[in-house]
Amino acid sequence: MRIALLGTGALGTLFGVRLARVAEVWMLGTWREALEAARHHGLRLITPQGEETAFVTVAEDPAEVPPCDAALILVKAYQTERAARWALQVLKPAGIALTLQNGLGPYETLQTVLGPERAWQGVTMMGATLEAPGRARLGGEGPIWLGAPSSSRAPLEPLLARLRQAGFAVEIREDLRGVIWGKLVANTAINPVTALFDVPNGALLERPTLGRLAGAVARETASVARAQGIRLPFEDPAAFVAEVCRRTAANSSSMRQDLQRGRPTEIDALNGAVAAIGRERGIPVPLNEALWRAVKALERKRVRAPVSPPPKVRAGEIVPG
Ligand SMILES: NC(=O)C1=CN([C@@H]2O[C@H](COP(=O)(O)OP(=O)(O)OC[C@H]3O[C@@H](n4cnc5c(N)ncnc54)[C@H](OP(=O)(O)O)[C@@H]3O)[C@@H](O)[C@H]2O)C=CC1
Ligand SMILES: CC(C)(CO)C(=O)C(=O)O
Repeated sequence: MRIALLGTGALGTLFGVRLARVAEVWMLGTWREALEAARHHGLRLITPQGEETAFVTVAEDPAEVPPCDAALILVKAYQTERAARWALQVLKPAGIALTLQNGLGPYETLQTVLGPERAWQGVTMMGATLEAPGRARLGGEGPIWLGAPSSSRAPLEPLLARLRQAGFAVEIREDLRGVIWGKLVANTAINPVTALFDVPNGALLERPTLGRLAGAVARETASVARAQGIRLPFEDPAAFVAEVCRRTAANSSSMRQDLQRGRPTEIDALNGAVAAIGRERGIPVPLNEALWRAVKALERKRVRAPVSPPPKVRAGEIVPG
């Protein structure tokens, strides 16, 4: 089976290392330093057991990639449209794409570009952090939940089998919405607050004002979910967020890391999207709206223009380091 990984970051590296054991993997992206690192030194994943290295084939031009059976979309939400178009270009006519991205919008974009029958969505509770181009640290194991009704799951089965063979704990959910919105409650509460106040997740437990703010955002996001008839996997959104902060106390949230690196954030697909749904449905969303605007303002100050690119990477032969 030939799998295209659209994404050269933390998740791309994690999935590349594990899937290379069981499939022919092509990694496509625009981040040349990561592609260069993967090409010369392999993709590297640091786990509690040590460091795993795997070689995949890399490309920055989808025209160089042979027809693939499946594509994994592992870019940030704002990069989805380009990644989806690349997936369309590299997939066989019956090939499928699966997004494991956070936030609202990426799956819909994938459906628009590929057609609903070829676009699949999942949620992963695994964590990975970038340490360097082509090198990620596993933050934690966890399931991958896939929304795949049994009536239409057949096209997804070969990819599911490879993911399981590669060691991923894949579980099927008939209805993913509760899981998606459950994660959204945590991300809309923790990510912008930790990014704006430049603190690790654990600070929301230690600083009562920040904790109360995150709890109030969690309740607001949960109210938008419930107004849509979505059953969340917890009763108390603020207690759930506090529990996530306890489990990830030492973590720097992905949004805080993005701003520290001068990279755009996923705020539009998180608080921006929740605020838009709230406004449409007449549900008060002042906190999501305010955090969205505040992070956008900080992004405008912090996000750097792309730095000059290193030499172009050619697809093809794998060159071990
Ligand atoms: N990391 C995690 O633990 C988890 C992440 N997710 C979600 O998965 C998606 C991907 O996340 P993640 O892999 O963490 O994202 P990263 O920020 O690590 O990478 C995303 C993309 O950003 C580009 N990129 C990253 N760093 C640089 C850089 N320094 N210079 C230039 N380009 C860069 C690459 O684009 P290109 O592909 O064009 O080369 C890369 O594919 C997101 O939606 C996230 O919310 C979900 C669960 C867990
Ligand atoms: C749950 C949390 C907040 C952990 O850091 C996360 O998913 C993120 O940082 O994006």
